[in-house]
Amino acid sequence: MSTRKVLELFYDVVSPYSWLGFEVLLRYKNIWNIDIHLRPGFLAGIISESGNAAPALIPNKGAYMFKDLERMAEFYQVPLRLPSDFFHVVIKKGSLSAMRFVTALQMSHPEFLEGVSRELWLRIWSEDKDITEPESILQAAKKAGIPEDLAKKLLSTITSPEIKSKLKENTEIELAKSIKLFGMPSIVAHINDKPELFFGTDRFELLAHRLGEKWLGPVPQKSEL
Ligand SMILES: N[C@@H](CCC(=O)N[C@@H](CS)C(=O)NCC(=O)O)C(=O)O
Repeated sequence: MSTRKVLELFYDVVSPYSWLGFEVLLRYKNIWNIDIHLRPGFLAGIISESGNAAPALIPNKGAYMFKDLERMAEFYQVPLRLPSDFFHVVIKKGSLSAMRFVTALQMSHPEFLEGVSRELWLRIWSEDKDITEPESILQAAKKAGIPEDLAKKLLSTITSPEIKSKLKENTEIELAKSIKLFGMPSIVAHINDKPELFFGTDRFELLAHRLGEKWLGPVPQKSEL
């Protein structure tokens, strides 16, 4: 029987901290004795369902977050840059269509999940590019190596009831009942058959301790980004 521990990473590409958490966790894929399950979700849904508020909408928290992200990006070696119009891009435009596309991939072609998520983060959180238009999503898919026909076919399904309910179920329905998510990134570590929630990218040291693994900092091996 495998002794590898399972970690689930709940994320949304609209969440910059999720990108930092995603890259760091993946750097540990072959260092820690873990299996990582990527769980795309919808941050705005979690925030509202849990009665939370978007941190950027609380002025002092928002100002702190912008500075914190700048420092964290440098420390974590992820090329994250704030979009030129944060509120328009992040709060108004959001990520619903992009996350529905990522969900469609999770359901039928999970092998592309990692690559397309990274490409969407690069667009919105590094290159100041759109992620809401079909053409933008197709560009990210292309960079992730998804054949054009497949990307177009999946894109045509993103407003289907199956995809919509899978994205909802991923984060808002099932989890709200047992694992009480309130933001992202959320890592659920299955330790001794029990799920434990770790919120944010600043809990890796604690996570390592609970897993019985060593925390070697955010860049345990040369970053390819
Ligand atoms: N301290 C955390 C902050 C993470 C964070 O602010 N995540 C946002 C989304 S990008 C969120 O969901 N916030 C909810 C909250 O702070 O309650 C970290 O370092 O990762």
